[in-house]
Amino acid sequence: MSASKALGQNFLFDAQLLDRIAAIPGDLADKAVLEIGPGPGGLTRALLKAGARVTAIEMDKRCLPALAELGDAYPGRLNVIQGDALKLDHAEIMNGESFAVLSNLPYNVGTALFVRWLGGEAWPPLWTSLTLMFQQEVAQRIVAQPDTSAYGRLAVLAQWRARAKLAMKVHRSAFTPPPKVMSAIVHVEPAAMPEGVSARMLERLTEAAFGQRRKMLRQSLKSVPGALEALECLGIDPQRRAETVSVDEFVSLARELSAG
Ligand SMILES: C[S@@+](CC[C@H](N)C(=O)[O-])C[C@H]1O[C@@H](n2cnc3c(N)ncnc32)[C@H](O)[C@@H]1O
Repeated sequence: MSASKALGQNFLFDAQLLDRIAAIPGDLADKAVLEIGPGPGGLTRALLKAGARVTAIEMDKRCLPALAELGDAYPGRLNVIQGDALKLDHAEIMNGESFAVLSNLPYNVGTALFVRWLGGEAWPPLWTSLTLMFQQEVAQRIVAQPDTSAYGRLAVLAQWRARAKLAMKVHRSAFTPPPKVMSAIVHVEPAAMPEGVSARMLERLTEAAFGQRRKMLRQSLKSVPGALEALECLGIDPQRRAETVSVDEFVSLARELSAG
């Protein structure tokens, strides 16, 4: 099967590496796993070997025969859905059962799904962990700390009610064909949601603050009603820039504004 550039296809075939990736979420024996973008099924095979019950969503019809073969080798343990993961309701597909997510997706689809999985008011989510391959630069943005150029919306989103860590770096040469940049796997687990904070408000604040990240907060947060008063109330200097504001400070700001 030739790799399609349009679908962001870079495949992994190294069974040892795939076993290590499948081990990142911990023991998967009889656990429900949602895999997005299985391609011809390298990681899928490792997940099935680890004892998982896998539901896989793949857009490319050409992958279906290889996945069907894998399903025959592990009867009743692999459910393949052909479609666009961005358009499907994952909770419905998983019949309301909690599940671990593993995926190796093209950048745009991976980031869109990541933002979706971490957003919304309902918490804890139905997923128990996200184990996701990203280009290394995006992975670093997800685990970034304040006062660094990588710190931004993705870091706050990933860290305010979840724990995010860099689980593994993957060299570009591990893929067929090799992508231009290095990759890394991020592992995220849900944590307790801070009380009295609306997720929508936190998202709105980070969007405004990092939308103009070079500007001082008193300028970038102007568009959020009450934000300048909340800064004053919390003793956060309005002359600071977004990248100096810690995740806890964003949470306090969102709490102050959620109450109003
Ligand atoms: C980078 S490849 C990885 C394939 C395989 N997991 C591996 O590691 O070898 C990404 C896969 O995601 C699929 N894909 C891309 N966009 C998708 C979408 N929106 N929904 C479902 N699958 C998608 C591609 O067809 C491709 O098989």
